[in-house]
Amino acid sequence: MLEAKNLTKRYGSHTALNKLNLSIQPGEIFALLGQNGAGKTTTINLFLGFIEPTEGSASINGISVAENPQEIKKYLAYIPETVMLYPNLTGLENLEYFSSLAGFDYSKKELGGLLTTAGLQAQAFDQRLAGYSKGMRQKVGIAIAVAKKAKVLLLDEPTSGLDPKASNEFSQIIQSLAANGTAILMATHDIFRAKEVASRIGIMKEGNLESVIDASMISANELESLYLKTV
Ligand SMILES: Nc1ncnc2c1ncn2[C@@H]1O[C@H](COP(=O)(O)OP(=O)(O)OP(=O)(O)O)[C@@H](O)[C@H]1O
Repeated sequence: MLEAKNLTKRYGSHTALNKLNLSIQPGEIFALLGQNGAGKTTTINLFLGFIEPTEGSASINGISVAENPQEIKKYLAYIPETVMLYPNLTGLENLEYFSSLAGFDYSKKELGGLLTTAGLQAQAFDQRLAGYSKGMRQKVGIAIAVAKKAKVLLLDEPTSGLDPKASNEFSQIIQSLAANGTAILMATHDIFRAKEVASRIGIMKEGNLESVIDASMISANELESLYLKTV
């Protein structure tokens, strides 16, 4: 579903991402760990088509991102660290607007159902986004991903700044999306959350994917030790 082949990004003589080979299947959550500047966001931006690879390719569903940037948007949903939505529209109106952009025309009841699935409290549906917390905005972001029927979800530091309860709710929601067949790539600094939600975990250092671990084979403490040894 998501595939990187020798994916490389250089800025002048600086290599931000070096020959990444990675494949993420439907139903899988892959967490990318690594220090600041390790290349996590670069990887996500290459899958989004925000930047072009210097070498190699990123593809989604067998379609090259660089060659078909519009086509791949149909399959993708992206939740950045700070979800950008319209502050003067309500949660429901934002969801309505972004799902209509993706070609879906949901009734008010269906939109409410999507927000509920994403974990948003009903009393917030008709409040303006300007008054939402970070966790609430992310829930609208998730509802948009579900509304678009996205096959691939890209998350950049989704739990940073969330309180433990919101972070836990977030984990449960993305796990249920994966259980429904979404392929998920998540960049994070949260080792314990990565261990909890991911099927596989990659540790990056200076643009290289140094190791890939099956999350079920390692404890959170072992993962932390491995991380500290790697970076
Ligand atoms: N537009 C750019 N021009 C030059 N260098 C860049 C550019 N974008 C990223 N880089 C460099 O590429 C490297 C990888 O950056 P990237 O943002 O992918 O790291 P990251 O792992 O996401 O870090 P963080 O955890 O801080 O988000 C860094 O050294 C960064 O300075």
